[in-house]
Amino acid sequence: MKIALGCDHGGYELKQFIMKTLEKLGYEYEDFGCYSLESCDYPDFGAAAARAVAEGKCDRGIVICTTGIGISIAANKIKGIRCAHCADCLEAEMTRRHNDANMMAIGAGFTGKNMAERMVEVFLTTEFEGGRHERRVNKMMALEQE
Ligand SMILES: O=C(CO)[C@H](O)[C@H](O)COP(=O)(O)O
Repeated sequence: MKIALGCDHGGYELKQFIMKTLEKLGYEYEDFGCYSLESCDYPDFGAAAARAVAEGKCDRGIVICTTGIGISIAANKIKGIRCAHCADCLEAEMTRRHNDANMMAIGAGFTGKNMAERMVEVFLTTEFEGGRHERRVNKMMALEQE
């Protein structure tokens, strides 16, 4: 499984840590920036990571800004993306089981490294349950056609 990563300056340090986590867990990843602590705009990097997932170049995406909110909104503007802003392991698990989220957004200003590490592992290992949830995911995705 290949993971697309994106962040702004607020998420840069946590993204560096998450790269080490992914290496430890044995996942391949591609980093779509940003590449330093210099102030930048989260839509640029959230969208770049999201496009890689939407186009099938990566299987899942993890994006990080200070709150996790702006970069999740940006990622969700890309067709095919279901990016869940998560703050703990239960949210990371539930959004996989029920929403088949293909991206997760984390707020580096609120989520510590230990929690982020556990969330990443849960997000990447939890399966979608399908069944009634599949019908709902299909309805969500149909909204993109409006
Ligand atoms: O969390 C974010 C978006 O939701 C951004 O990281 C935050 O808005 C950046 O702000 P600043 O330029 O003041 O560092």
